[in-house]
Amino acid sequence: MQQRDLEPFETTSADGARLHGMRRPGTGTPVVLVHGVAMDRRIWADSGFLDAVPDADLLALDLRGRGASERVGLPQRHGIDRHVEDVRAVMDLFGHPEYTVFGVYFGGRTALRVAADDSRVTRAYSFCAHAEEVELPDDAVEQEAAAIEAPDGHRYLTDHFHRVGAPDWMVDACRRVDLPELAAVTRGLWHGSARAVQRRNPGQDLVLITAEGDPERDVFTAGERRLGARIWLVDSPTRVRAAHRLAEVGARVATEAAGQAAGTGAR
Ligand SMILES: CC(C)[C@@H]1NC(=O)[C@@H]2CCCN2C(=O)C/N=C(\N[C@H](C(=O)N[C@@H](Cc2ccccc2)C(=O)N[C@H](CC(=O)O)C2=N[C@H](C(=O)O)CS2)C(C)C)[C@H](C(C)C)NC1=O
Repeated sequence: MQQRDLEPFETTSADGARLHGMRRPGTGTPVVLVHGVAMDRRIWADSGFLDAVPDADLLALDLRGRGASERVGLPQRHGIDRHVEDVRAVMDLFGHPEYTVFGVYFGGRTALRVAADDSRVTRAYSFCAHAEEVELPDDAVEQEAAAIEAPDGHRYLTDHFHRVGAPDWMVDACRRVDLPELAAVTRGLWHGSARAVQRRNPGQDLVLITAEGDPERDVFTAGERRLGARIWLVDSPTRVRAAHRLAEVGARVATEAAGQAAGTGAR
């Protein structure tokens, strides 16, 4: 966030977790920004997304256990329903009738779940996470949590993201995350994150975004059919490398928000 016009906020999630965030005042429907698993709210400035959306009213929270928000410790307090409650607590705090929610990776899956649970969401964008059921590979998830808990847990993540060509802002974000909490978030995936996301509110505009080269592109188009979602493809060989395009995607979000304000909103 540009330092000049940031307004910190605090609120409490449904289970009592204290959440911190930043508002950058603007115009139009407020946009709640939801970061991914190994991240915090600083990614929005670091990725250039904020500069790409100069006019919107942006609400960027730190999800529980990340950034300045409360460490909750237990995997069952990191289930996707708790992430949904974190986002809804921010919407409650600002009291607007309508919101757009934009999430990246697991934050995108969370954004789709918030839309399903809350009709205040009129538009939801999921950057590089689809809405279909996933097979959680139990050994891989536990191995990943154990690798993260190890003394060099940050290296496990930063080595991986370097290897797969992630942008610096994503590698830097990993280094900021509290490792015991991140291991709990990883194990928290077992609590509800595997099931498909449903559309429960007919009027919502749902947008799924992935890489042209994503081998799982057909899973995203399944969401297009099943949910009546729109699909955006970014010019990138993989979902992780699509993170280099996050600012570009922000510019498209800004265009849609402007169009909506002018009454010619893309539907
Ligand atoms: C390889 C490794 C560094 C990476 N670990 C992460 O990165 C973060 C940090 C630690 C836990 N992490 C997860 O993600 C959980 N671990 C995984 N989950 C898969 C996955 O698909 N996850 C989705 C989100 C999601 C979740 C549940 C249900 C649906 C969607 C996802 O978005 N992953 C992308 C990578 C990609 O799209 O290829 C990223 N997520 C990062 C983030 O959210 O910060 C930024 S990149 C399967 C098994 C669900 C796999 C698996 C090997 C265990 N490990 C990873 O993926």
